[in-house]
Amino acid sequence: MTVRIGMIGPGGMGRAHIERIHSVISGGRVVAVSDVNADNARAVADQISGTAHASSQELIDSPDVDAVMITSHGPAHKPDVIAAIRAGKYVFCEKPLAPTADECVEIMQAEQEAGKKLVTVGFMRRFDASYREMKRILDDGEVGEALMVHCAHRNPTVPDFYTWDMAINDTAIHEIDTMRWLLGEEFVSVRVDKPRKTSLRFEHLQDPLVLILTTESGVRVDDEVFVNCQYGYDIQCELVGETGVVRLGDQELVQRADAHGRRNRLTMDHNQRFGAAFTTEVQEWITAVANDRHTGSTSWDGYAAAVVCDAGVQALTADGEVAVEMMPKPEFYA
Ligand SMILES: NC(=O)c1ccc[n+]([C@@H]2O[C@H](COP(=O)([O-])OP(=O)(O)OC[C@H]3O[C@@H](n4cnc5c(N)ncnc54)[C@H](O)[C@@H]3O)[C@@H](O)[C@H]2O)c1
Ligand SMILES: O[C@H]1[C@H](O)[C@@H](O)[C@H](O)[C@@H](O)[C@H]1O
Repeated sequence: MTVRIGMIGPGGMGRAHIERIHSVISGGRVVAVSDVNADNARAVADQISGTAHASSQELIDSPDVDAVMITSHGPAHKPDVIAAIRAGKYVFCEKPLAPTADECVEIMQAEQEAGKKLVTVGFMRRFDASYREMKRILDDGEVGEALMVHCAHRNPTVPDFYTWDMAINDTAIHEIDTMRWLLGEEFVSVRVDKPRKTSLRFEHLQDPLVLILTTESGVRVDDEVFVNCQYGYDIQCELVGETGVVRLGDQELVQRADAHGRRNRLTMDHNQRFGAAFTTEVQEWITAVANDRHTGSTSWDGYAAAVVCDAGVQALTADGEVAVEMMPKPEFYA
């Protein structure tokens, strides 16, 4: 069976997903698209010999669409995720599930009313081979109990629609989700430190910033978010345990040595750095949909990350620590 996918918002991320679905991934095909930018929808539909729908709802309701991928901007996600749930269709939604926890609660309510887990959130780092090896080392007790994690999330630059809160709910959300998964526990508080700002940022941004997060057991996670670092897409992670340290390796498989020194090429964007992780993530989703199964991060994971982001956004505009107030996990997501 080929899973016929309808994609809402085929911009940069969506087109990259189409490319991998139609080249390296098996079992699926993007057959329909919709976009608030109708010209974009038409252009992508022509490229894939598919259908351009006039609205998200029309695409979701189409009998030719088995499952839905949402790759529009975060603030647009919620109504389309809920419409896909109500249509009984599996839906893969790029992160963030929604920019605020309240919106994620509405999605969880709709999913529980449907009585079936249908939503997968695109937290692709969980599929990255290096992060998975870090998790195996931690889970096998090879560095003892985790005490601290030092993260850095650097982008060369960001687009002009990137708002001040996105440093937390669009960028740091990756570390927030990955650390919940790596450490297997929730965060209880967050603080934001605000260093000297780079002159190369948009005026409205605090860039860089450092999130200081604390988990239930007291593990301290710091996350440097620097989205106008100019030089590369640089993702760092070092976990300090009781008996050892484990850190993400270099991004490239080869290291060059010559008269200029010993060095690696740096990746410049998420598709280069996490290309293999995206492929595994989307392949697993398509295979699961074909077998009428849920896979990957749930709406609960989308909610849990959003609660921490809400507290982080609050901490960005305040001084001091903000508590993370998370609802009890519904049995449905156990
Ligand atoms: N996992 C990752 O590392 C990663 C990387 C990049 C982007 N993303 C996520 O993917 C999503 C899209 O990001 P992007 O960089 O591709 O943005 P983009 O601007 O390139 O594309 C977004 C597309 O959505 C369309 N759109 C906006 N609002 C819409 C609506 N209400 N209905 C239908 N279409 C709508 C836009 O016209 C555009 O074509 C975001 O949620 C972003 O956080 C994730
Ligand atoms: O939407 C993008 C994407 O999630 C990237 O992986 C991240 O590095 C960027 O900061 C973010 O804006």
